[in-house]
Amino acid sequence: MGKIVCQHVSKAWGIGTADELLTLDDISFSVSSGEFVVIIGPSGCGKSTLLSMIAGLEKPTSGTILHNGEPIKAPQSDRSLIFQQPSLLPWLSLIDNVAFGLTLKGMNKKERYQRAQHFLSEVGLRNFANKYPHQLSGGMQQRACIARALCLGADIILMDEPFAALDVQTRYNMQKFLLDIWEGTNKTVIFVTHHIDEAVYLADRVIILTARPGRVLESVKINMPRPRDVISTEFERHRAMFVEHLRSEVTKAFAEQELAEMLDTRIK
Ligand SMILES: Nc1ncnc2c1ncn2[C@@H]1O[C@H](COP(=O)(O)OP(=O)(O)OP(=O)(O)O)[C@@H](O)[C@H]1O
Repeated sequence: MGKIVCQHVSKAWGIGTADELLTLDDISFSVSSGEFVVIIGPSGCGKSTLLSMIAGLEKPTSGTILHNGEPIKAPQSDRSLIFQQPSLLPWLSLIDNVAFGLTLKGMNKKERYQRAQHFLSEVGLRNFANKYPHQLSGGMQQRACIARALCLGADIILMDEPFAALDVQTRYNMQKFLLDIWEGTNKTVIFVTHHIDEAVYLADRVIILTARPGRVLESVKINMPRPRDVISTEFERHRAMFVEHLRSEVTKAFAEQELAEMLDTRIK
């Protein structure tokens, strides 16, 4: 059984209004325990919407998403969503940010701090526990978000373009760092990106969505050993295949948009 299973999932916004918009259409796929899946697709095809539904923040219009065989109905601490902008509370120190959710789990202060300190050490921030978010770089803040997810006991980490706001060097470091954490903890990761190289570098499998409404165009396993050689023929072959798929989807999306605008102008 898959860790996460999407069964014929569709999502429309504004149902019954003039702005009704079908964003995702009949999405089915399964993610195994410990798998690293990357989702790519043209802008607006519903990647973030899909992650929000897996997180339990939004509900599908039709279809079902299962976590360990149970339908997802609401957010849970064992599924953690990490965004492009680090979502730390600015008025709390790092250790308090990381320990924050543990209060709700009824853990006493000593246990909370011990656990938070352990995960801050895991992500290389042991000496920054008493700093505030604004005193850290973007990459360090994202590492703290990962520490918080691990500390809360997430076994599925959902990442929505988490490194998009970082400079290139930090992005590469964070990719390596994330793979180390993933290999060391055997978490299941579902990761959205616009960067093809990032997808090829990180993924066990890449799911490509079509232009809106997003459907599964391809699901491609990447069997290259890690760390991946970004100048190898195999890396280039995957990169070229994904670029080709995305190009044709983006071209379709533009053609549809132009047609819609043309019809709109004629109607007016
Ligand atoms: N809460 C919402 N209410 C109404 N429409 C929404 C909502 N959230 C997203 N949408 C619409 O759904 C579509 C898909 O958005 P989404 O952010 O999921 O796409 P995406 O593939 O992640 O895009 P990008 O790659 O540009 O981040 C967009 O047209 C967006 O405007």
